[in-house]
Amino acid sequence: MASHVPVVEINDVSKRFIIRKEKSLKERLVNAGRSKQFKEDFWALKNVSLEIESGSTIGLIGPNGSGKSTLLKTIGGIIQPTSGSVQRRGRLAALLELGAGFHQDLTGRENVYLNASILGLSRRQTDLYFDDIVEFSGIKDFIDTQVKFYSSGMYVRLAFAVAVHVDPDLLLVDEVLAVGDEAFQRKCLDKIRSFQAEGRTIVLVTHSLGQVTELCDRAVLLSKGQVMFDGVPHEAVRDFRDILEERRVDEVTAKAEKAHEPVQEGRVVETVVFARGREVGDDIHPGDDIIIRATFEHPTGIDDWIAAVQIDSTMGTAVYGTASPRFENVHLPRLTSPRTIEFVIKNAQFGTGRYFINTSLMDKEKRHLHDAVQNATFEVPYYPLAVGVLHAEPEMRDLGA
Ligand SMILES: Nc1ncnc2c1ncn2[C@@H]1O[C@H](COP(=O)(O)OP(=O)(O)OP(=O)(O)O)[C@@H](O)[C@H]1O
Repeated sequence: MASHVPVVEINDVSKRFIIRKEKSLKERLVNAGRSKQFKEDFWALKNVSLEIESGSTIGLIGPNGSGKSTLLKTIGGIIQPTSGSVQRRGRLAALLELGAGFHQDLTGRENVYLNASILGLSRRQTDLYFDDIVEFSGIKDFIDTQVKFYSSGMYVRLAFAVAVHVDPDLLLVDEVLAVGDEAFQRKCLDKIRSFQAEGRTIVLVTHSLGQVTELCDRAVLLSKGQVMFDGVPHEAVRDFRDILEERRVDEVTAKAEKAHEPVQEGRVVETVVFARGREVGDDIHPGDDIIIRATFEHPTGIDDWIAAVQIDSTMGTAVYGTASPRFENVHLPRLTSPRTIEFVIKNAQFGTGRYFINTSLMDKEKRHLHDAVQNATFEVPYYPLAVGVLHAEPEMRDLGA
């Protein structure tokens, strides 16, 4: 459990990178002396302040380019902040970029000794750990091979094995673990769990939101170099999904606007979704009847038209879909002026998360006349016993030894 001793104190840290805009060497030469015009400041971190308490496991999450790796490297002292300060206590082990800290021309064995000495271990101490490190890495047969011949998975195996055997107080892990195969990833996660039990402090950057809620006791959400949320992992994950969704909706809207053509062939006017007995915009709970109400129109009129809805998860995966021809008892008359129809999904069992509804108007040949992408959305609130798009009421029994 986390005690109240900060292992890392990050005070108002900002990091600026200078981005060069020249594209070729020729352009650089031509622009020599006027280089200022072709440089741009880019703030990868903006006024980040965090205290990391001893014994905590923190997940850094955020969209691509939001500054996660930069923050981790700043904590690790690999890069210096442009302003602000970072203070760290205790022994650090860091798994940042792939191959960082490894010498290409040295063998795995030599690199283990080199790495361990950089991390503060004497040769004798490393001798003691060496067999365990090699055993953990699972690459015994290649330990006397130069690491330049290693695959990325082999690199990570050895680097992680060293990092976890040098008795660190603080372990920093960037996304590199994803490079290892599944069995090795599991082994790493087990190791991280035993580190937690031993009261060590871990900061990890990950795109696996499941890992964050399962493993971390705190999550920090970054967006455009700023801390957007700092607290309970599942809340950070929810806010992160919102950011991703906003971006996705913006992209979809921008694309739709770009390709905008006057609607000749009818359209989806609007879609609303709500649970029976509740308002549009209220959370939807497992067991609710979900009502999707969609309005369509056609300027010149169309017979035998088809209305279809599809529910997507935030990952863009279709979770459920249905269309009017499946309902033989309902005959849709010729569509001209706006007409609203309703689909009811009884006793719906969606898992925690946000969902989007795409509504389509099709002709009888199933040609899409208009797809209203992400036309409505709903949220199923957090529920702690499971993850995934399916809700179920789990039970667990101990069947004994
Ligand atoms: N050395 C550098 N020079 C210039 N820009 C950099 C440098 N390192 C990082 N950046 C920029 O800083 C921003 C943040 O990068 P960072 O790698 O920290 O993001 P991230 O959140 O870890 O992203 P990802 O999820 O894609 O790994 C990016 O826009 C990146 O291009």
